[in-house]
Amino acid sequence: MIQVQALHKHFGSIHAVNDISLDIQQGQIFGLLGPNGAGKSTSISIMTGLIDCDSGSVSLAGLNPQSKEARYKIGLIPQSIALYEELTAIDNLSFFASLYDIPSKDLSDRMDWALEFVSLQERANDRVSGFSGGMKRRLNLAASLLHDPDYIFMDEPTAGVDPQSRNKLFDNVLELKELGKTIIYTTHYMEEAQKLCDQVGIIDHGQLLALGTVDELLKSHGGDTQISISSDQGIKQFKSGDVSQDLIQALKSTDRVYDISMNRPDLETVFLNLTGRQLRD
Ligand SMILES: Nc1ncnc2c1ncn2[C@@H]1O[C@H](COP(=O)(O)OP(=O)(O)OP(=O)(O)O)[C@@H](O)[C@H]1O
Repeated sequence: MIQVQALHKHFGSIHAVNDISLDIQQGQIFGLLGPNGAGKSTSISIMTGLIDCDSGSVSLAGLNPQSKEARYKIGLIPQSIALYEELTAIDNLSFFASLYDIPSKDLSDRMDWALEFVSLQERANDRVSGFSGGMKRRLNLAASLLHDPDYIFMDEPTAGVDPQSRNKLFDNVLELKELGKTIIYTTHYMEEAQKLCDQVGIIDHGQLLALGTVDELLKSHGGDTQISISSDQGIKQFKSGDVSQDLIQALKSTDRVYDISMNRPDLETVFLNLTGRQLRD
């Protein structure tokens, strides 16, 4: 379990993380959803022990994330690709493995497993400089898994990734969950949070605005489903709660219906209702 309590971090006058508290359960895919500059990467950097917080605390399975013991439990796929372009895929993995004292008898098996996991086994001996953005991201994922970490932090893993690699990454995230891993996934794409995450924290201006399952967030902050009827009487809108009589009346008084559409709330609506802004402003 990861416990984050009353975390604060400033960069000069910017309050990048403002009083964030979270409990992330073992084996969950936890999503941090928020626009650019919301404080996702800073939160992850503190949770993985890369930077200090000003105040607050993080406990990762009871460990300080900056301890050596915790470092072996953490796998991080950073927002910017971290690979040596002139090295082959396998040489990159070899370098990353050397940072984690992986026993030499296991090394080759671990690297084979990781390459196969991200479907890059056939590119093992190719230089990374020839890889697409999506392949590089997948290799970064493979590199972060070599030491078999329990907690995998993925910071905007689909940035600059083609649709095929994106789908492969989604499959990988779900497979990692099945292997019992805990995944912390940041994104500004509400579709990704909605599709993958067991729990979602919505973050903006360094603050955690809401936390829950997607269904809970839709229920508490999504509002009603809107039904629009476009007819020769113009466009009429109904909330899902008051459909019955009014809707039937509207349909009866109409000679010609051009279109009926339903607008269900999604996490974009939740964000809009919480902040008054679009997620992707
Ligand atoms: N090293 C730094 N020095 C100064 N300001 C920083 C630093 N790192 C982050 N910030 C600022 O802190 C705020 C939060 O940034 P952060 O990178 O955590 O956001 P984010 O949600 O990850 O967004 P993005 O996806 O754009 O990285 C932003 O205003 C950012 O400009």
